[in-house]
Amino acid sequence: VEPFSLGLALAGAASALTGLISYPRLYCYFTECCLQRAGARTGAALQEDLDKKLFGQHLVKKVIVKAVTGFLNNSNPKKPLTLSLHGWTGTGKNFVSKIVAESIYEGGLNSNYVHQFVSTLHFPHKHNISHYKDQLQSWIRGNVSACARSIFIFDEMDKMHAGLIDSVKPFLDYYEQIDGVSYRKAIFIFLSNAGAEKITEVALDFWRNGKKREDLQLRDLEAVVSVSVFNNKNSEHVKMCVRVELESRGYIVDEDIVTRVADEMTYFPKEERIYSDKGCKTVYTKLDFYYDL
Ligand SMILES: Nc1ncnc2c1ncn2[C@@H]1O[C@H](COP(=O)(O)OP(=O)(O)OP(=O)(O)O)[C@@H](O)[C@H]1O
Repeated sequence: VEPFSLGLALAGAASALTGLISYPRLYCYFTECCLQRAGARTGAALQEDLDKKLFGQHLVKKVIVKAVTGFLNNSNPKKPLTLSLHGWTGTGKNFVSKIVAESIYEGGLNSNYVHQFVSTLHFPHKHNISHYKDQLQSWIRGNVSACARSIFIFDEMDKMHAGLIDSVKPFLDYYEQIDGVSYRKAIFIFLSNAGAEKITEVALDFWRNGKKREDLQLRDLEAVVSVSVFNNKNSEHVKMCVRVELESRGYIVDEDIVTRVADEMTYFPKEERIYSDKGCKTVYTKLDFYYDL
């Protein structure tokens, strides 16, 4: 090999190497990386995939696409994204979580950043609960430390021991960090058969009344999965939080959306419906539903 062409080849190799180091995206083309930023395609791909593959679940489609896209596009989320899918067996809960995982990580459920737990498989023995708690917490901590945008899927939540559920709860809250780790960019998906009969009852009633399944609204089902049974139309403080959050996101305050978000919150006491039971907490995630951030 002539020295000149060797020099060129070396220079080429060197620049390719620097390119590789200075362009993480190129590096991530060859090997799987923790998601740093949502690609513009993520939301569109998710929508496309759900439209193509998921049938009879118009509400799920809408909520999931809005929630996931809004969350991924928010560079400073105040809490992790928590999705809870309820329903009868075989209605697509696992299927949807797989599609969500694939929209974020190409490897989907096989990705190093996607973790799936099945209660009866991974946490079968009641007497081992404290051991499971430690294991689960350190698994979550370790993986979120390694990749903030980790996804955790919990199947068979209705069969999970209450104590174990409690051990996951701190990770879902609004803490800026816990022991130096921030969980705010993580995604938790919970799957459960609880409420399935009630959901089916509502759908059946709809059908018996000659209404189209597609006309079922989220609010028709909220009561049965007890999301927002007790609405308070005069929730002025909650509305103030919504307005502030809209302004901080650079939107013109739309009073219609402010009212809708406030209406979706739950209030106590049951009769008087005076206080929002989560204060302003869930306002931020609810807003994602109304905006393509
Ligand atoms: N709504 C749907 N649209 C299209 N395919 C579906 C739907 N629901 C289920 N399927 C198909 O059936 C398979 C089994 O469904 P899936 O495992 O998602 O059900 P599940 O709701 O998680 O049930 P389980 O509560 O028993 O875990 C899916 O892999 C998918 O191929």
